[in-house]
Amino acid sequence: MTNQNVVVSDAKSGIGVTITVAVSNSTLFSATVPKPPGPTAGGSYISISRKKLLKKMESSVGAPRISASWVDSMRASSPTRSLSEPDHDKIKKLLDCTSLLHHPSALGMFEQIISASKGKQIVMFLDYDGTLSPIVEDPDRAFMTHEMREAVRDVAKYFPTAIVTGRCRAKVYSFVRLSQLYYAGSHGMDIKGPANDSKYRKGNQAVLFQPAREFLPMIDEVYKALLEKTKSTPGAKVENNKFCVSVHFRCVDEKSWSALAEQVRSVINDYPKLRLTQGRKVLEIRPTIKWDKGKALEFLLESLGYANSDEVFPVYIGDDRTDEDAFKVMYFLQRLVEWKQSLLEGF
Ligand SMILES: O=P(O)(O)OC[C@H]1O[C@H](O[C@H]2O[C@H](CO)[C@@H](O)[C@H](O)[C@H]2O)[C@H](O)[C@@H](O)[C@@H]1O
Repeated sequence: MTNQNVVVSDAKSGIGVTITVAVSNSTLFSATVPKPPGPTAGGSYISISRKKLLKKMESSVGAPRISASWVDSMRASSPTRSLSEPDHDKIKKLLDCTSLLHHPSALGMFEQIISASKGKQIVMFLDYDGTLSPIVEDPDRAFMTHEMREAVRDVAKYFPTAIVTGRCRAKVYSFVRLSQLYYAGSHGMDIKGPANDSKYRKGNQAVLFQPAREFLPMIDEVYKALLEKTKSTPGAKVENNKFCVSVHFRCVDEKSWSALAEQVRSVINDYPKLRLTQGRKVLEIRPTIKWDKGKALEFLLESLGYANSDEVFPVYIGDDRTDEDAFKVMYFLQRLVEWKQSLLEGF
């Protein structure tokens, strides 16, 4: 994990603790705050109408674009580990200037976190790549250590725990291999709960939600087109994540990055219902529906009966840009609970 940040409000603030572990170049909380989650009828998955959820994510169709500075930002998104001494100094100076340093490390605030969570149900959300597993060159070999698996197993003994990842759900399950967890694959577009989660949820139907099902044939088509288009670029790798596709730049010579991005763009141009997002040396192609890791977090909290609740203490640990969608929702929930409490205190 890199550059842990924690934003902790005081213990009175109910839901209001957002623990984030973010990359140093992240733009936490700077974008627009999402709309409040809609009112819910109850605590379990079956009480959430699929129609209502689908309505919430009306598609925002638009041509996918790669910004002019994307190469720089991709380079910065996952700096190489073997830096020279002067490079280290430069990076340290840069970090010293960023506001992120003013957010204390979550690891140094354990007592405050414990105290803020008192009386609340902790729910754990964990990103996979770069958080539970080290970043490696071959995405098929991003294994988590035995120690990490045991740590996650222990956490899940006490709290509902979800893996929230850009990966295909089946793939991440093959890495994690813990059946008691919730898994939100494909950036939350493929959510499945454990077969027996009656400890935390009412109802006996397991959570299963796939809001982008209609995109499956399109994603498959694009995956094949990308494989064909990029095969001439040494080191390029295309990964089918079921409801989204990743094009990996990590093993491609930087001089060829623009050309590779152009190849991706030329394929995606024919699909206005798909959009591009960027991760650590990866471009991700996904449906334009308004669904992301943040929505997955909201969905899971709602499934567990904690929609808009101040009895829950969600903890999200992630390291990539796409995790910021979840950080924004956490931040918003925090503000919502503070607002509710200020109203109550006013009476
Ligand atoms: O949401 P995440 O679990 O963080 O998934 C995001 C992407 O992770 C994987 O790629 C990243 O990790 C690879 C293995 O360490 C690394 O080679 C790559 O450069 C990273 O971007 C995964 O392979 C992608 O499909 C995910 O989109």
